[in-house]
Amino acid sequence: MKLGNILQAITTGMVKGNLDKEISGIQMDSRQIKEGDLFVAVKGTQTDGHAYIGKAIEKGATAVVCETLPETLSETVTYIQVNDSEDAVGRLATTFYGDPTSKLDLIGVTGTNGKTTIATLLYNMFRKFGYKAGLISTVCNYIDGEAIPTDHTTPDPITLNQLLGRMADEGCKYAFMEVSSHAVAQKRIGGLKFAGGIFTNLTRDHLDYHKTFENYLKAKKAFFDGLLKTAFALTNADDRNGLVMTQNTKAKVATYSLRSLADFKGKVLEDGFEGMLLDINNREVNVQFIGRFNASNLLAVYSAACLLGKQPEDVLLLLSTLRPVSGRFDSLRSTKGYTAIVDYAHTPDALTNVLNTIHEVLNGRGKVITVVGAGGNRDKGKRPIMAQEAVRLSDRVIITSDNPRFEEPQDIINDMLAGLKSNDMNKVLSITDRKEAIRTACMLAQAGDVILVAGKGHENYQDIKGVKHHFDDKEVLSEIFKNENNQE
Ligand SMILES: CC(=O)N[C@H]1[C@@H](OP(=O)(O)OP(=O)(O)OC[C@H]2O[C@@H](n3ccc(=O)[nH]c3=O)[C@H](O)[C@@H]2O)O[C@H](CO)[C@@H](O)[C@@H]1O[C@H](C)C(=O)N[C@@H](C)C(=O)N[C@H](CCC(=O)O)C(=O)O
Ligand SMILES: Nc1ncnc2c1ncn2[C@@H]1O[C@H](COP(=O)(O)OP(=O)(O)OP(=O)(O)O)[C@@H](O)[C@H]1O
Ligand SMILES: N[C@H](CCC[C@H](N)C(=O)O)C(=O)O
Ligand SMILES: [Mg+2]
Repeated sequence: MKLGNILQAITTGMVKGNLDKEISGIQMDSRQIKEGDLFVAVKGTQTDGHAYIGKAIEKGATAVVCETLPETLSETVTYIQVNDSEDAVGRLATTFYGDPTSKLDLIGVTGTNGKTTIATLLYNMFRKFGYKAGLISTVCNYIDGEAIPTDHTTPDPITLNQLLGRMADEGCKYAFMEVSSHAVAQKRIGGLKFAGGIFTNLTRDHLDYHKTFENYLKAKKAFFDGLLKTAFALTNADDRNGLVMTQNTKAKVATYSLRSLADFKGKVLEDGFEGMLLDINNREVNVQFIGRFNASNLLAVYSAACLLGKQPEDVLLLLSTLRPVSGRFDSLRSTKGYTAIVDYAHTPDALTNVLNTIHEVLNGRGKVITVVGAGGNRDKGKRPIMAQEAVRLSDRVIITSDNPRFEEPQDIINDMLAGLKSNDMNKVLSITDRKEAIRTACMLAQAGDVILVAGKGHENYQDIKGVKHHFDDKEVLSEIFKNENNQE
């Protein structure tokens, strides 16, 4: 595509050089540059992309978008000055990749918990309706049936637009994506036209990055503020910030609720370890999910599908066929007669919800043993609260490592233990090695008990000092269960 055409997406300041050249790709990382690419210099949290303009040109960049022009300019390179290159990069990328969101309906899901669940279930449902669809999520990205691994919830703007571009080219009619608060704050979604936005809930997380809850809320709200008039803004009326999210949006607001009057109203009529019976807008439906929070997620899925023009009775039929997402309340049964549940709960609120759900279903008929840790180089404030919630709602707690990243595992465990009182310690063990921690929980469990292994869900690695070692909670449990069988 010609440089001049790509630049139509943005307002430029000073331009030096030829705009009539062909651009072969866009990059915001100098290390990814190939001959003929456009390099966008973005100020980041660790370093400033402007420092790598020279490196990008050495590697073959023929055009540079930046906020401040370098002192010495190369004759063969075109320089374009902009006020905000972070904002420009998404707009440039979406133009370069053929404006995919004008060819498909993109639905974004934001909130602290439930994004992966809702986005994935919508993707599964719309494929069952017979459409080609795409998914951008924490667990994996999909272009219809093709899986593309990811290590972000919302990818960087270039990867994101490349994925959406491929979805549009391959005839996807819908794309469902998670919109993380980091993505909104870093304008990774700049230039995208959403057909709808969904809000799940807001509780504490990521305060390492956003610093205050207020900033975290503002980042989420900015997503709804930016929606077009033609879009829908679907919000959870049960969350205390549900209506705050949509108060300044131009989009058509719709609400869902399990507790009060709303456009989409749901109720849990029965629940058990096998599933729930729900009432949705006065129609009953059996679903294969456990827990009130999943009733809320399913109600969001139902509402979004209706807002996208599907008939309520068709939506309900498909809702009853959907299955839980990997690592979200994923249960395994030991032949010793206890149940282990692997869940991605890595925030205090998610942990509380999962444990409450287990109690609702157990109904006092067994003990609850929780294995939990907290991620390194992430929000430290949530650590003591997660330990408190685990202790409050479990009979035994084993505090262990999650992804230590660049922190010392024992320091993270100590931050968690700092939230506990001395008499809490009677039911607490701390075991740094996660495999040992899970093994110990299995040794303690008796028939009828439930072990919750929280925090890592679908993850199949443990990130230690920048190296991802293979680790899979479900695999560890299956191995232990196999050995239990062999011993019998
Ligand atoms: C803290 C954070 O969010 N960082 C993200 C951010 O990077 P950054 O601002 O730190 O970038 P930087 O290292 O300072 O570099 C600045 C610029 O210089 C460029 N550079 C740098 C070095 C070089 O040699 N050449 C070069 O050109 C970089 O490519 C970048 O454009 O922008 C990058 C590109 O979009 C992201 O990949 C990166 O994600 C990091 C890896 C990360 O771990 N992010 C996590 C916290 C995150 O985003 N999580 C959310 C989900 C959270 C949730 O809801 O659960 C997510 O959406 O995944
Ligand atoms: N609606 C909800 N309310 C509260 N907790 C929930 C809800 N839905 C899911 N959870 C809990 O949060 C965990 C993560 O769920 P999910 O992966 O769907 O959320 P997410 O928003 O995508 O998280 P992330 O920010 O890590 O991508 C689940 O394992 C479950 O414990
Ligand atoms: N997307 C979240 C996932 C956290 C998962 C947990 N296992 C951890 O490593 O803290 C994050 O990057 O904060
Ligand atoms: Mg997610």
